[in-house]
Amino acid sequence: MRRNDVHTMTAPAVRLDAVTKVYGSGENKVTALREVGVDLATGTFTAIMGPSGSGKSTFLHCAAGLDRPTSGSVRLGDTELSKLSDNELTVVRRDRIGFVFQAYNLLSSLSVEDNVSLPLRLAGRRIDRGWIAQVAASVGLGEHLQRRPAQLSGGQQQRVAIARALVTRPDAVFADEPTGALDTRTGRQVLELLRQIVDEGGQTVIMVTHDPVAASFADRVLFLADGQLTGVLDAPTAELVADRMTKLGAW
Ligand SMILES: Nc1ncnc2c1ncn2[C@@H]1O[C@H](COP(=O)(O)OP(=O)(O)OP(=O)(O)O)[C@@H](O)[C@H]1O
Repeated sequence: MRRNDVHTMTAPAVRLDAVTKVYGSGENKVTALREVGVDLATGTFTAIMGPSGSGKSTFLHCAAGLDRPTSGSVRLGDTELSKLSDNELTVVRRDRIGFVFQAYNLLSSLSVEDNVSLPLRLAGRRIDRGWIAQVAASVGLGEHLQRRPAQLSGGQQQRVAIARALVTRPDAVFADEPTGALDTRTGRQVLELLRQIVDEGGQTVIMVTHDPVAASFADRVLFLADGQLTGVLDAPTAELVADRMTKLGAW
């Protein structure tokens, strides 16, 4: 184990080992992540914070198999992602990882029910309407299964996106600024929902955010600066997170 790495004793949902990501080459070379090693424990909620350009999105993309590290390894459960072909990686992303984005990314022509079940359809898996209804109900949308996204508020649309992320019973859910487009109150409800899927559903959630209040919903905050993992804060409060961010020169 490397000295500055953050590893846990129980089997993690996701493990990054010495992950380095370099974009471009020559004069345009940017090292977005430098030897990042961390375990994301199963059944926990982790927030990723850091100044603009510190590597948060790159971290999320590498950890979620959306992008490949230049060196180092990423494991999802027992699966070493770097050993997979592009096709195998696509299947892992589709079947074992949930994604929630700032912009919801719902299909406007489909009902809530069909948006939520889409990952199962794409995987050619059987659609159990009872399970879809259960997942929709768990995010508070049980009454709205037949509505289309345009007939829902922003917060409700993000709930659909969370239900869609959960429908495959993924190993981990990755969220990129999930409250970035929402007002404070609605954003809080979405954060409470993410907290609930960890506490009651045993899910593993990893969220990039700029907001110390959002980060305070997590069990642990990882701080990135200049592509390096520079700190960890357990049981965060918004004040402690803001204080660390100030020390990182984030604002
Ligand atoms: N596709 C790319 N090609 C070249 N450089 C990139 C690419 N993506 C990111 N970078 C660079 O890598 C570094 C880290 O970017 P990243 O988007 O991961 O940071 P971030 O912390 O998510 O930033 P922000 O908070 O502004 O979204 C930055 O210097 C960025 O300019």
